[in-house]
Amino acid sequence: MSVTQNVITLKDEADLRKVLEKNTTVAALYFYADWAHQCKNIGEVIDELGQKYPQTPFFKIEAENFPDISEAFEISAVPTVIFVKGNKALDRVDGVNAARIAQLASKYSGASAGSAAAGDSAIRASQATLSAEVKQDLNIRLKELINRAPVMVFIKGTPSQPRCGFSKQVINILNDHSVQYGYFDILTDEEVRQGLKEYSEWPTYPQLYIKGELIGGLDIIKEMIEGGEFDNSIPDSEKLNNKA
Ligand SMILES: N[C@@H](CCC(=O)N[C@@H](CS)C(=O)NCC(=O)O)C(=O)O
Repeated sequence: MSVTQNVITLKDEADLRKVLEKNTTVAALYFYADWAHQCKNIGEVIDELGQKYPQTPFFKIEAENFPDISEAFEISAVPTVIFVKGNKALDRVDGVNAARIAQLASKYSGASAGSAAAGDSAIRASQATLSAEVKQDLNIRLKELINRAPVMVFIKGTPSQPRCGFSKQVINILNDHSVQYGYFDILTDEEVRQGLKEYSEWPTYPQLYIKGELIGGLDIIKEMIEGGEFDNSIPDSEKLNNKA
């Protein structure tokens, strides 16, 4: 794919400053890292958008090489794309979301809604490849999280400050039954929150896992307690009573 002149890999901060000083142009700042493979596809999307919207300057900024700029734009992860006018951030896309980046590029280029809707095959293809890769990465991460402790609970909030009544009840049950457990607060990570629902085919939280296997949510746990199966399902190593 040929790269147009308006797609600039930043080498010198001054080049960016010149554009930021102009208060009339909307520019897209794409923060990336060479080691983050999910950035590769977004990089291609940026090249494509650069061709499509030649009047918009697109800056590719290697975040770690430009710590001051990255800090000024509060970059905490890559890829991140920020649309700026002057020094003002108008919109940002944190993470891998080619469709949203394309939508905003269209919006700020002044293109009609129709052309945004038409989209580009390359952007769609890139989004598809990206989705597959990202999904694979997410699944690896979810598997690791599920196996982080022999008894692992995914809740809203923390055990000391649950932020949902269902999560609170599960924590109370685990404590009452003297179970040692690990937890993950799904409110801190939307990707995990949505991804785990699909991965485990379980639509709600809390979710309890024992040795990497989904047990279920609060209702299931309550049923297991009524049926006398709950305590038996907890590995001996995780029963605090056994650890005197
Ligand atoms: N009956 C469910 C109750 C759990 C539930 O309904 N959770 C909701 C509200 S906290 C939930 O996680 N919704 C999906 C979400 O918030 O992402 C259970 O047995 O666990």
